[in-house]
Amino acid sequence: MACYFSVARITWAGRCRGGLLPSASSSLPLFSSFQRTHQHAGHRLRLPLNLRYKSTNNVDSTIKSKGYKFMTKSRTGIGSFASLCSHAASICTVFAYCNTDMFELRCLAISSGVLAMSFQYFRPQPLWIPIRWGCLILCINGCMITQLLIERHRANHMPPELKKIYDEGSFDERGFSKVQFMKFFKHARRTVFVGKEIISEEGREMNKLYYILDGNATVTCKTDGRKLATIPPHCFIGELSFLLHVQDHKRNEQKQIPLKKASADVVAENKTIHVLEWEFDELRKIMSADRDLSNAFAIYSSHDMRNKLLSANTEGRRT
Ligand SMILES: Nc1ncnc2c1ncn2[C@@H]1O[C@@H]2COP(=O)(O)O[C@H]2[C@H]1O
Repeated sequence: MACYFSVARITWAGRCRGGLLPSASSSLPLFSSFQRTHQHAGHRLRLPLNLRYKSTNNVDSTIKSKGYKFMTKSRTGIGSFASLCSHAASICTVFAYCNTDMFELRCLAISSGVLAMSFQYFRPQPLWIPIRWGCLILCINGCMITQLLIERHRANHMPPELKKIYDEGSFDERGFSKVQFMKFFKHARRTVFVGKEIISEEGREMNKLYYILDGNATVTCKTDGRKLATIPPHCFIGELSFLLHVQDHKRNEQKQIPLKKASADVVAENKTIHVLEWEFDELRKIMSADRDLSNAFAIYSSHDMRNKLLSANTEGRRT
């Protein structure tokens, strides 16, 4: 027993000199763990058997005579490394909180986690509970980062057909990142309309959004059949009904929302026009789960409507 307290006293002295954890409560668990072992410079050293069961005076004199200097040395080196990790972890967390990019934020969170775990491990007595939780959180963050990296890789290596749509449709300039574009177009289906085929009829419920890949569509006046505008490739048809549908759904989430009616007659102008189509409900669900994608679509649509308005003005001047 006396031996235990002697070792604890030596440890305590060493710690105080090193300026480490001067609280009595934090040193208490070490009294038992130091019965047989002693930590120095990151290594656990076994206390020689002959020292374990000797009286206090004996232990002190043996330590001096055998030159066990490490037992009275401070642990400044290891302590400063642990506290360095702790400071670095907090700095990473501060930067993570200030960051809005999901990828950078997760990278910083991982760095902060690793450093915090290093602190927990290298402190005089490792704390295994936060280390184990840290491992779990690290794994989750690792999986999410991998998913983000895969998404980015796929977006940067999109098929040539999609790349052509992305470039020619000016998606980059109009608010769509490549990742958002891929998410959006992943759900599209290809369709063909033959010449004079009706795409939308004024007053009839719209349930699909179209994006023209090639060929033109004509917007006509229902009453006198007058041509109002031409919709060229890389424009949407049905975006007005879709935006209203999304807005109504946001207002009354619980209720069954009736579909919106098309604002004009639109027919295929050429022999065939190739389009991509999306079901309103499917697209609405994708967008409600991804606000950035929803905003990107709203920005793209505003550019689209501007072009349509300008084209309608030109047609109006001609007639
Ligand atoms: N004047 C116009 N110029 C170009 N496109 C139009 C015009 N009026 C309506 N449209 C398009 O035709 C679509 C008919 O259905 P929406 O009202 O949902 O969305 C409409 C627009 O996409």
